[in-house]
Amino acid sequence: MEHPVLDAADIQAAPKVLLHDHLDGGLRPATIVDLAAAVGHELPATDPAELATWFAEAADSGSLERYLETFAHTVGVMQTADALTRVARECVEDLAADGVVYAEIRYAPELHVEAGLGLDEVVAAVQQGFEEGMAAAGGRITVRHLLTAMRQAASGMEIAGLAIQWRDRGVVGFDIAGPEAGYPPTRFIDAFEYLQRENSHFTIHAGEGFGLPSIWEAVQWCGADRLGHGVRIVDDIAVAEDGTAKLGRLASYVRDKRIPLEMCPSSNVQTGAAPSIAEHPIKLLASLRFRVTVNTDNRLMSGTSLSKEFGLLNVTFGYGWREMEWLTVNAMKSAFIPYDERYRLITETIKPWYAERLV
Ligand SMILES: O=c1[nH]cnc2c1ncn2[C@H]1C[C@H](O)[C@@H](CO)O1
Ligand SMILES: [Zn+2]
Repeated sequence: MEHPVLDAADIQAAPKVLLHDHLDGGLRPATIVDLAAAVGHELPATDPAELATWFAEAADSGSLERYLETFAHTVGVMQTADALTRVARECVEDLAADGVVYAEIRYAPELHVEAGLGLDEVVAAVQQGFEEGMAAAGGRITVRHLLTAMRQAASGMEIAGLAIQWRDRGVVGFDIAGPEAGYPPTRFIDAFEYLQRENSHFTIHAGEGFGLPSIWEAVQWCGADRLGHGVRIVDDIAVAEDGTAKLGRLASYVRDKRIPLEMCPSSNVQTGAAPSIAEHPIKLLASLRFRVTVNTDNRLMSGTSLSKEFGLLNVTFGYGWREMEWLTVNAMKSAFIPYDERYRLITETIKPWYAERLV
């Protein structure tokens, strides 16, 4: 291996950037147990450790659709303002403890209105939790929201409108998630066009549970700023026996336009989007200098953290500090906050830390 195995504590201490993490996929198991008891939600296990195992095993299904079924037990306990605020605050605390310095956390407001909350109240409750968490972390982390619309529903325009209403109060973009096969991104074209007219930003889950047509629509019809996962872009790359790669036109476009790929290695193995970490397309795509970023997707379902994902890449591919810095700067460049804020985090927080390890 080119690089030594990095110490887990050092990886944790390194400044990291997280662009793809679902609020309803990152709850602490003990918090789910607490919240479920308060509202009478029935869980598959009531011991936090057993519940954590249940989530990891149930999500490890090889199918995106079955993976998504596990969210019934997180979304089910996130229906009040207090619950949303608590989950959001704990999310920030957990990320700060893991060395994340900037995060964009996504969730679908429309999934949190079952007990009578309005969409606006959902976002307000999450923002309250983010503010509390950031204050507790004493400025070590900045967290912003991405508002997600669910592909199988039809509230794209409403959620895009909500993202615009909240654009100066913590929300920096929009996303679509949920089952990919049968729900092409063009179903939401009105929402994407509206956001473009408003000079806003959006990412689209694409190339995870479905292949190139989904990525092509996301990029060429919808104008996605970033791609959630995007792993199937490898279907447009032919690798010869001598290792040389030939990119098709879509893969070339994605690389040449520096469209960021929000890659989530552990999640991709669980949903069957990648056969294993060792065979994950991130290795090829990074070596071809796509704008690759590393993410967690759902820390609870994958039993992971951003540090653990980097640890896997270190052990599996020999990625060291240089690769970790490149991936982190890639992510920071791809964030939806203003350029001056991104630049400051890169030059004042990220680069100085890695510079000390790269002498
Ligand atoms: O990886 C994913 N692909 C598609 N949809 C996803 C993924 N992870 C979570 N979701 C869904 C389930 C959540 O309830 C929703 C909003 O966060 O987004
Ligand atoms: Zn996701």
